[in-house]
Amino acid sequence: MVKAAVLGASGGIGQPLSLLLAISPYVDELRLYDIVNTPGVGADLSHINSKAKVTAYLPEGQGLEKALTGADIVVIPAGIPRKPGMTRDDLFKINAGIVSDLVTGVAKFSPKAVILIISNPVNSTVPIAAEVLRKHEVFDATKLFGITSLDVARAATFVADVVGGSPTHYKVPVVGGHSGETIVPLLSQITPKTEIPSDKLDALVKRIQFGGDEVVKAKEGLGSATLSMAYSGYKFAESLLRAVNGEMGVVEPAYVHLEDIPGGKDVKDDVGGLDFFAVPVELGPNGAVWVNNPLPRANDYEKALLEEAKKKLAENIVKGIEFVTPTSKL
Ligand SMILES: NC(=O)C1=CN([C@@H]2O[C@H](COP(=O)(O)OP(=O)(O)OC[C@H]3O[C@@H](n4cnc5c(N)ncnc54)[C@H](O)[C@@H]3O)[C@@H](O)[C@H]2O)C=CC1
Ligand SMILES: O=C([O-])CC(=O)C(=O)O
Repeated sequence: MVKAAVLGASGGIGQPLSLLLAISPYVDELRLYDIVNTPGVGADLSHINSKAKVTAYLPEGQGLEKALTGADIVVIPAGIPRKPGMTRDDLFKINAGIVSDLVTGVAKFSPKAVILIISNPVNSTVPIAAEVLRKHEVFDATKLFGITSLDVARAATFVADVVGGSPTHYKVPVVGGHSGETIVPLLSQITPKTEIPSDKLDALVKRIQFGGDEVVKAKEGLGSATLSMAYSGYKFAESLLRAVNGEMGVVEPAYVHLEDIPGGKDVKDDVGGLDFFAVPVELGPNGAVWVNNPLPRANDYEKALLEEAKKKLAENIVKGIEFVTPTSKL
């Protein structure tokens, strides 16, 4: 019996993601939580003749507690999206508090749940979530994932745009974080082996790093990627639930706390001691079981990208942790 909760379920990502979870063969119960509109979204989804029982909650009447109690998987796309001209870090002011409040709810009402953080800036909201869970003494690194699968989806799509073929054909490891220069595609490790023409390399890397901006610009102030994100977030959730069902060797990218996941220590050493980093993660019945480390095979071009990413990530991580535990109180 898998119970999934979506926090921020009425939003641009929340609605299509909830639709995908509602029709998933892996989900038995789906709880929708938001500060607005969940009764309508819930009534609508509940008419689908899939097996998932859909319930909906608002903050009133202990809604968050009801949505979370007993949940196995909690997906969090709550928070404001970017407008043109903004960076993801500009969302910190508002989204840091939203994520911290919602994860406090998870710590209290579903401390064993696997948590998928979509809310930006992921580079900082995941450290915030970890710190909140730590404060409540329920932090388990194998159950906390920052969702970076859209970067991997974009990488495959944009590689296909350059070299031809179907985007479904390519797998590109993307490591680091989830904003601008912290997104590092390892194009030397595309499978099946694919050469990117050297005169196309810089532009392709930039497009993968700033793919989110294309959508923000095209939506002209009405938000950022929602449908591609809902799909990518669902793909991660589905992989996790396949692993929960006993499938072996399921690997998905995610931004995780390295230290406490087997294999993570090697990555941490290779990235100068950063606590959080996006890597391909093998999933098992209870969450992450192994961190793959593609870094030793990075070429010089990619090593230079990684140096840039590390500096920015270090700042983003400290900013998240400081939000929950100011240095003066450490
Ligand atoms: N990780 C990734 O790759 C991506 C992350 N994002 C991020 O996802 C977040 C959501 O984006 P959209 O769905 O487009 O935004 P949206 O504004 O359409 O939806 C956000 C929803 O969160 C709800 N919300 C706000 N405060 C809440 C609270 N305290 N509790 C519960 N719900 C709350 C809002 O009522 C709204 O329904 C943004 O921060 C965006 O930057 C977007 C795309 C990709
Ligand atoms: O660009 C944004 O702000 C939303 C996002 O994270 C993405 O599309 O990758």
